Amino acid sequence: MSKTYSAADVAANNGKEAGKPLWIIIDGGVYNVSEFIEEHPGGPKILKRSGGKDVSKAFWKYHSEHVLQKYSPKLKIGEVAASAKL
Ligand code: HEM
Repeated sequence: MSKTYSAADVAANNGKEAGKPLWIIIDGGVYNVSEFIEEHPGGPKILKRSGGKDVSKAFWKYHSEHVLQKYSPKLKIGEVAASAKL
């Protein structure tokens, strides 16, 4: 199910607070990578540093479209509200 989140919602889920997930934004999509951190081929550290942020630029530097296509069904939880984009 696709939902709309504010940028503030995403920022609050930066993975740094116990019990809260780690969300990131790529091209307006919100991804919950909490369960993916340890599986990430690029390593967990870089994802932990990405929590709560729009990481589109960094994502496209290291990955191609097929990565997003492959993982979206598993990780994408919704979209960020356009008006709340920072
Ligand atoms: C939905 C989120 C993400 C997914 C599904 C994902 C997935 C992957 C996959 C599958 C690879 C292996 C290389 C490939 O197949 O292209 C990879 C490598 C990598 N990822 Fe990610 N990634 C995500 C987010 C990020 C973010 C936000 C960053 C940086 C801020 C990042 C940095 C890297 C780096 C540095 C590599 C290694 C590239 C290399 O070895 O040349 N990833 N990632």
